[in-house]
Amino acid sequence: MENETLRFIKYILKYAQGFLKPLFLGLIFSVLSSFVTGLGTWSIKPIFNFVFLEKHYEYFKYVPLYLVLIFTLNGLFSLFQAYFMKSLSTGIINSIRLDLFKKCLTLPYAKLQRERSGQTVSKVINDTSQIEPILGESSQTLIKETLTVLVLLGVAFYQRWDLTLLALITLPAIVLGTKYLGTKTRRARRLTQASTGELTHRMSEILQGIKEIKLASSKEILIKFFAKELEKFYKLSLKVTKYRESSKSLVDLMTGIGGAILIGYGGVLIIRGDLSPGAFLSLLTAILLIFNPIRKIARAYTGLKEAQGAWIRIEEVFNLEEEKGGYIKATSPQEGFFLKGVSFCYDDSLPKVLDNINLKIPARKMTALVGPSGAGKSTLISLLPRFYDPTEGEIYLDNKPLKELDLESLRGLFGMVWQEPFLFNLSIWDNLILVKPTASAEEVREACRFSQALDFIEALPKGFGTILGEEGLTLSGGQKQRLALARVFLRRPPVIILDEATSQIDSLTERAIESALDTLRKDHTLIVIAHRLSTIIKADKIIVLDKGKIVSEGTHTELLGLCPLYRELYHTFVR
Ligand SMILES: Nc1ncnc2c1ncn2[C@@H]1O[C@H](COP(=O)(O)OP(=O)(O)OP(=O)(O)O)[C@@H](O)[C@H]1O
Repeated sequence: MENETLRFIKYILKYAQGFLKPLFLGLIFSVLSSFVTGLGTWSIKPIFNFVFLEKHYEYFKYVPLYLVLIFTLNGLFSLFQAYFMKSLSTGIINSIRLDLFKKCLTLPYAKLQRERSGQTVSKVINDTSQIEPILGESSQTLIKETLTVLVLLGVAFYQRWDLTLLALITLPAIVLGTKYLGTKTRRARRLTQASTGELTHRMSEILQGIKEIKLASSKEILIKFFAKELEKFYKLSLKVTKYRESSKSLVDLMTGIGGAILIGYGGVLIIRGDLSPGAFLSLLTAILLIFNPIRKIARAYTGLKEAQGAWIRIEEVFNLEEEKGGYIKATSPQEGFFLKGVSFCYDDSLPKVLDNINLKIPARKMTALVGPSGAGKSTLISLLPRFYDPTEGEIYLDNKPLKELDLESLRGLFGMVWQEPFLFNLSIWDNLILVKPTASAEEVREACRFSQALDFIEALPKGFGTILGEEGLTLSGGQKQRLALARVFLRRPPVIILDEATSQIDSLTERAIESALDTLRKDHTLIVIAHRLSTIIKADKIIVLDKGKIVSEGTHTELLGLCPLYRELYHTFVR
């Protein structure tokens, strides 16, 4: 268990190395501030003796000035100390946040999908905040007060070691009790943080589905769900407070007992004449003074444990396995993609979504995937850029297994457009050049012309500078799809995958886009999923999928004669 604490401290120290300047300055100003406070207190006596007792009244005018100077210096040093310490703690927290964010981007897509998004957000934002107090106040307390305790202990032992030991008889109870309560606090803090994550998740989920909620009569059920989660959070927060405060009360109780034992026994010794009242008083003062820093240390320890509770959740993310690629740089397909005996299921507990698929997707040709809803079309294409890996079998690009290819270069080969494309809360321009930061204005306009997006963009008052999602601007589904297509046209990656990419675009515009796509067919590998079969009849190869298996493949004319399912799909959708 203590290893965990050490590991946590080691991690924090590692981050602190990036902030040596504020750490150093913070410590210097903290020493200066203590020094000035000490100097101020100490110097009053000699100054007053010098001015009043020794009657150097001509110096009297400097006394108020001296006091103002001391207070000003103290104020300034405290300000600088607080500023640099805060800069240290916030800097460390931000570095942890950035590392967590980077880590999230390297996690496998499947893992990110399974993780509740609110929990991930909460780990990056809330859990890191929980560590902040330990970086400032608690660590300073632990260092400073431990020193104070040691000095006072020295004084007390020097006076009467036997009585000191007697007074400290309650110390083991304090140490053990604080440790026990610290562990409890850490556990409760961890659960409280998980509950905060759950609340974040629920809230964002509810806001995403707000239309359904407003229409449904189930509003009450959701309110109950949220209230239940809040109740859980409330109870856990109280638990943390209970343990934290219990640790304080324990120290107070033990101080009282220790003091009582000392007074009781010391009193007997005085009555017996074995101890002088002066020595007893000085010992009692030292012992009572020791308990104050001990109380502070106990509090700081509980703070450390709380921070550790939050850290455990952060560490869970850092410990997650990153997605791994191979070392061979992927290049444009020459032959195509080959799926050999590929099966896939999203989870061991779920049935297979793809079952023993053997397939060639030829390079620089148009391949279409058709099949009823849930047949596995989208799943199949998401295996190509390795969003998921097959559960069985292997996929090759030309003659190389995908797993041996460097991930970034492999993914760089693809441009994908989905039915519900994702656009960032940025300007239209920034959304487009995200895929090609070096693109010229003319290239961007040309890509938009290709995807039939230029007219509607230019009709907006701020044109390409329009920020999406702001000033009430929400694009229609079709407009989003056209922007997503423009992104693909802008970059022109060797492999273009369109998954119901034109489903929300009217037939006339869709036809214009299709003719733009036709110009890419010669030197790009096109993979298209569409329900409207009119869009895919020109494909060089059509693959019919049903319940995760390939039912048939061929050209449109071949399949019309060969495949009853294709015929059925064609007649349902084309007319
Ligand atoms: N992330 C996921 N986790 C678990 N199951 C999933 C996931 N995504 C899809 N599925 C399941 O996999 C099966 C195939 O889904 P997929 O989206 O590949 O089909 P599709 O042919 O593209 O369907 P559609 O035409 O409706 O888009 C479905 O039964 C679906 O419920």
